[in-house]
Amino acid sequence: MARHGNERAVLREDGTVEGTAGAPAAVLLRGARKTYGTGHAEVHALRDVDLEVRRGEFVVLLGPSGSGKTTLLNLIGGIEPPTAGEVIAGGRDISGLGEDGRTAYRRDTVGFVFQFFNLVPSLTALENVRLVAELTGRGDREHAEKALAAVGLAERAGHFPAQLSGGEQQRVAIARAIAKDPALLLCDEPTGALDLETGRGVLRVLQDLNREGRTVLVVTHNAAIAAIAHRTVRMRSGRIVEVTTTEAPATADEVAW
Ligand SMILES: Nc1ncnc2c1ncn2[C@@H]1O[C@H](COP(=O)(O)OP(=O)(O)OP(=O)(O)O)[C@@H](O)[C@H]1O
Repeated sequence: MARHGNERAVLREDGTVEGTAGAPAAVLLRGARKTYGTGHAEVHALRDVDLEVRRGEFVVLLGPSGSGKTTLLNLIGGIEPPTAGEVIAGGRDISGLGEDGRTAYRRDTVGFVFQFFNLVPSLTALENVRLVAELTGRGDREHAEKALAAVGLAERAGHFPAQLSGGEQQRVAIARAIAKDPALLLCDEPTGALDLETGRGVLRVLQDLNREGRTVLVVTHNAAIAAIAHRTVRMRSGRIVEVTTTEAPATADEVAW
């Protein structure tokens, strides 16, 4: 990936970013650094990371445990600020935002999917999806129903999480993430708790959402998942060590682990 020294990223009028490749960027990191603790307890979770993700791209972040994948996703998702460097996402520079600014950015721009679905057990699938729409003020009942339909669960709207399989619960979590129509879908080990067949079902949904134009980033230990990505970013010790492009990504059904 080309480094551009101190050159600043250019924000376009339509809110997209002129990235290093000249195409609109959904995410742009320049010299992004995250250090936890101080002195002897200092941990360099990310060391001067440069990364550009184009709009509509499907990117998989791979790397061993502790290599900085989740930290990178957290910076892009506005969960944490960088210690240094620039993070531009959703058409704005989010590096300098405070807690309130990051909360607003997350609410307006990002859908998160985690390994353990985090559904509210006492709410039905539809209520779980609607909850986020209500809390964020983005999306309504109709959006929630559409989102459940998009993940193939329209028929299960009235079921509680305990009445759904792991794969179905994760699809509800994806519906919840997309109900507010986020520009970015960030997934941390979305198939980590699932077996191959249900995991494939989740990947199929993510791939479909990406084909509709959503930008998707998936963090995983599972190298097999890289087959469905446009690009694979490999991390080690807080650095990006390799970026590979897949000319003809596989379909989710072709993935095996
Ligand atoms: N809040 C924190 N305080 C201190 N150190 C942290 C914190 N969060 C992460 N780290 C450290 O930063 C490094 C990167 O962690 P990170 O969770 O990003 O790695 P990862 O590649 O996602 O790992 P895994 O695959 O195990 O989830 C690790 O050494 C971790 O211990």
